[in-house]
Amino acid sequence: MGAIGGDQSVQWDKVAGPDAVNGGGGSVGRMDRIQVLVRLRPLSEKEVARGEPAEWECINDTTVMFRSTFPDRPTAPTAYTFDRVFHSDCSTKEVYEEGVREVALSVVSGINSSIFAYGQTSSGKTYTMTGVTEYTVADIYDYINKHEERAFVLKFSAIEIYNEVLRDLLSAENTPLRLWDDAEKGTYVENLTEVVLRDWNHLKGLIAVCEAQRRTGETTLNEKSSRSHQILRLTVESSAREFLGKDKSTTLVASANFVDLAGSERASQALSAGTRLKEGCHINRSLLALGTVIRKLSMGSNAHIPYRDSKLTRILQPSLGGNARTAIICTLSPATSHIEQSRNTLLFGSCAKEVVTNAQVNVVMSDKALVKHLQKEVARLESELRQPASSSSLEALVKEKDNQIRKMEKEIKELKSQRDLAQSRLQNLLQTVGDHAKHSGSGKRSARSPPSIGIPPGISRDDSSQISHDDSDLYKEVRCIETSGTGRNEQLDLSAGESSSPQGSNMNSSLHGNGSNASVNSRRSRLLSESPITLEQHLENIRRPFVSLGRDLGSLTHNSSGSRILGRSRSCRSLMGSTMFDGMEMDDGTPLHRSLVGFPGRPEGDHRRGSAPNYDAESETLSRAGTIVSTKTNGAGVTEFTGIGEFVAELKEMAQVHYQKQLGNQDTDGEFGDCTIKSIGLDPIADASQSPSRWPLEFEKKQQEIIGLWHACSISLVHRTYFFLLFKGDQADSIYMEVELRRLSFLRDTYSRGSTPSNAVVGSLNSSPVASAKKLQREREMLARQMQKRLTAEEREHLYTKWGISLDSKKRKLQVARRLWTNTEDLEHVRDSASLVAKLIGLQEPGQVLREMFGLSFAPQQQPPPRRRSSNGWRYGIPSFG
Ligand SMILES: Nc1ncnc2c1ncn2[C@@H]1O[C@H](COP(=O)(O)OP(=O)(O)OP(=O)(O)O)[C@@H](O)[C@H]1O
Repeated sequence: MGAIGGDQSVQWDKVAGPDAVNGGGGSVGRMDRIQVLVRLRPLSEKEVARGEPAEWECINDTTVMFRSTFPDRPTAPTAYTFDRVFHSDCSTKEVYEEGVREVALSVVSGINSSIFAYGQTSSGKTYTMTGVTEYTVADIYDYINKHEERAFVLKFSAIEIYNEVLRDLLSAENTPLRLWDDAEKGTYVENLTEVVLRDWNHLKGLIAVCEAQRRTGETTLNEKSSRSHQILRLTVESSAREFLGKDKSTTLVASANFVDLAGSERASQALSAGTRLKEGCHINRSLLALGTVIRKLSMGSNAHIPYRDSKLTRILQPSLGGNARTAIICTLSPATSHIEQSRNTLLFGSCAKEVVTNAQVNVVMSDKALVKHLQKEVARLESELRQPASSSSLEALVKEKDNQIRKMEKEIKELKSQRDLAQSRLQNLLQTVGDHAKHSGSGKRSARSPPSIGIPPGISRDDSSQISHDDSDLYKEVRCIETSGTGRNEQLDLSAGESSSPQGSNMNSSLHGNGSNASVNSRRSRLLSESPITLEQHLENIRRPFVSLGRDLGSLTHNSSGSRILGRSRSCRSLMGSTMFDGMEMDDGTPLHRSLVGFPGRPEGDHRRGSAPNYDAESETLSRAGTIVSTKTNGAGVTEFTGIGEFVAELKEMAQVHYQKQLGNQDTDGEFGDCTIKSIGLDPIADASQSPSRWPLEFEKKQQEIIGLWHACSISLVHRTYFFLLFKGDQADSIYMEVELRRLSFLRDTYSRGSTPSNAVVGSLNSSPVASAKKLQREREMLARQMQKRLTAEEREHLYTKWGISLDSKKRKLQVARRLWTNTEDLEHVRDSASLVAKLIGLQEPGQVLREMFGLSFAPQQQPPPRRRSSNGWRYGIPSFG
């Protein structure tokens, strides 16, 4: 049997199943495009009677062209090219022989084949398929007769799909059949009659039965219109006679499907109603599903192919995109009245041309042959396993692994050196502060000694601006640690030896007294040289918009010199003086704040109302969080934003105090835990990291609570925005959230009690709910002004629409500003508010990077510090705050 050549592959399925569809079983199929042919029928008698001209013409063997014959309706000729086109004079035999035969006869070689007729109603599908089926069967029998060396078995089955119901055309019973999907067999029809054919006449008789059984009906367009899809299946099995019953016996099994689809039709054209209309709907629906499958297949993507959308496509799946060779005959009526439907048919055909199938020779082995084959296969695999992989591939693998190891080693080395550097810096700093503490002679902590902010004795907070800029990095670095670690009142003169000011002398004396000046200086210069400047640069970058904004607004309230340091200093004062300790008392009943501001070394009178030069008490209008100043300074009604750097500094300090408290609580000797923690009177902060799984919920709860409290306490919108944008759910932020929550709860309680903070705490803190509300109102007005400056007219218009402000109403900007941050329950509103405020103040949404840049990652529990305490009460492993 010459047709079975080298292309032969093995399928273990009795018939082509899903594996075959996918080219499974390791067999390689033949990629084949669907053959698409077009057949034009002659004009029917009715069409001629109506005087309809033929609008389509086959201009050669592969091209069909539309030429409008109406002179008053000239249309550009449209040509469609296919594998073969047949004009109206062509006989079905020609169509078969020149277009279909090769595909159809694949079945005798063990390859599934499918022949479809697709076209509108009355276009000649049944006419064509009847002939094609007969010619194919005749050729098959002819082939059988010529190949006596093989034993053939032919089986025939037939189904119709009528209104989405499957029916066996060879059964007298009218029971609907069911479709099943089987892992081995693929989709199959249950209980379908399959007749083993005796001879050609037997088959002719059965085809006649099918014809009689098939649902047809008269429509306006076709006196005998097929109202169902018909699939005739001829299965051909063949085996070489000489091996029959022997071990080597193999059988080729394949099916030829002859598919006569029901015709697409337009209800209006077919003038269908009632039963015909219902049939038409089902027909069109299943044809639509077929069209979709073809279209998707033609796109060649890996997209999902909706075979399961109709019974027709489920059954035809192997013929459409699987293990089969397929030919589609598109039948056309040339009449004018069918132009639209003809075009649709040609478009369908054009898509189908692109569809590729993967036909395989289906070989079924006898059990004995199968066992033998499997044994051979096992032996082959075993020998493959025994043979080591080729040395070259092993070498390449080892090399790649080596490279990976080397890369990782390098990374580890780098990380280690970074760690060592950080540790040594920290130790240097600790040592520096420790040395100073030892020699400053302040002795043990007093219960009244609050955490220091690190301003040298004898210098007012605002005078800290005199510290040279060169020292500012170091100053900050040391200050942060000192503030966080000691809780003591010792001060460190970092500008010692460089300042010629009286304050500088004071500082000198404080250090000269213990003789550690040189050591501090040397450490300082080393730190300065080692200190990465990136943070400062980043801070500067962030501050820039605020500075320019300040310029926009007129002038800043700061004095001209060292505004950055002054700002920070004020910020710290705001924090220490008001935020955390307002209303809290020391053991002896002294307001904690007073005790803080009155600590030794701080100039008398430099309490909340600073005595620093250029420091106007009236301008001390930093909000509690020190984020915004809405001032009357200079009488110019200037509004100033305090930079995010200061905001962050405050946060850090607050968190630091809490962290210190935690450490103190762990400390059994209570050396400074007593005063710092107990006097502040806060509970230890729960360790959120203990339950990481609960943190997201906890975060949302806390965030919601904070948002509510901000609203209740009339907190600055800029502060809210910073906070909201900086802390987005990182568990390491729990401490900041907790601190904010406590501050706000405290403030709310104070407000609700109607108590007024003592004079000492009036200043940056809003002294009453009324004052808070007024400040908030001023802030909203300022933001409204910013809308004019920061947003384009178009953006503003968009904004009004978004925020539901009527475009013809008055004071629209103010209306928007008044709505900001008001709907505390709605997180979307909150997000929008934060985003708008950020834009108005020139802050890009900070996100994680910025957060980390500022070192806002307070995770005290992640790496528990060793229990050892340094000489001045510092713990190694304390988190870095800057
Ligand atoms: N090529 C042709 N030459 C001559 N007559 C044809 C040709 N094609 C179709 N006809 C005639 O046109 C009429 C309609 O054909 P047919 O029933 O095959 O159409 P159909 O597409 O199957 O329609 P339906 O979808 O409604 O079943 C029939 O009378 C048929 O004999």
